[in-house]
Amino acid sequence: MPRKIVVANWKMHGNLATNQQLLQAYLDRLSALKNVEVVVCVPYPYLAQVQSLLQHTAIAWGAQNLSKDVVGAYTGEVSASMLRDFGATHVIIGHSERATAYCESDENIAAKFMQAKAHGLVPILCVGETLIEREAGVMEMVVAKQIDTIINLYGAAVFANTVVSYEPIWAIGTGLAATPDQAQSMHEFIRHRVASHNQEAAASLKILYGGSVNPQNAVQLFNMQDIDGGLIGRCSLSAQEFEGICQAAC
Ligand SMILES: O=C(CO)COP(=O)(O)O
Repeated sequence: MPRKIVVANWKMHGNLATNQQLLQAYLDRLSALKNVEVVVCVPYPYLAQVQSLLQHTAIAWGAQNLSKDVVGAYTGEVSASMLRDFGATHVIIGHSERATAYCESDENIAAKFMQAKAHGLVPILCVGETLIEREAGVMEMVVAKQIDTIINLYGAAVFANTVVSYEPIWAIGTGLAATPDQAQSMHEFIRHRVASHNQEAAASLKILYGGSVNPQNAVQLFNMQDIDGGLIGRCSLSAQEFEGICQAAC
C-alpha cells in the first residue's frame, strides 16, 4: 500500500515556546513511524523555527497560504520563493476558512496552485461543500466546479503529484466528521473527475480527508480505498492525538 500523508494544519495557533514543545513531542513520538509521510503547516512567522527544528528529520513543513504573484508591490503577501527560502515543501491552498473570510475566488486559488507548482512546492488544494449544499444534494457539483476551474485554466496534467484535500465545511472544527462512506464517495468522485481528463495525473494524485479527524475515526477513514491520508486541524495541536492519527495511517 502506498504511504499515506498526514498533514498538520496549525491554523493561527502557537508561539515560539509552545511550538518548540509541540515539535519536540512530534519528533519524540513520530520518529519511529516509518510508513507515513508527515507534514506540518505553520503560520508564516514560524517557518524559520520549524526549519531549524525539523531539518534533517523525516517531518516536512509548509505554509497555510501563499501569494498568487511572483514578486512586487503586494503588501502583506508571501511568495512561493520566500516559502522555499525556509525549506517549505508543501503549501495549503484555498482552505475554506480563507476562501470565506478573505473572499478567495476559485480563479485566485487556481493561480496560487500554479505558483506553488512553478516553484516546486506541493500544493494541498482544499475543496468541499457547505451543509446547505450537501443537504440540497449538490455537493458533487460544488466540488466539481472547484476542480474544473483548475482543469479548464491549466489542464488536468497539473494535478500530477499534487494533493487535494476534501474538507466538507460542515465537518471542520465541529466534531462531526464525514462518515467513511461519505468521504470515500467524494474522494472517488474527485479522482474520476481528474482521471476523465488525465489518468496518469489522477493515479499520482493524493486525496486527503480533513474535518474533525481524531485518532478514533482516523482508522476507518484511512482504510477507505481513495483516502490517502488526512489534513488535521485541532488534533494536530496535541502530540498525543496527532500520533494516534499518524499511527492509524501506518
Ligand atoms: O480545517 C481543517 C484542516 O485544514 C480541519 O480542522 P479540524 O481537524 O479542527 O476539524
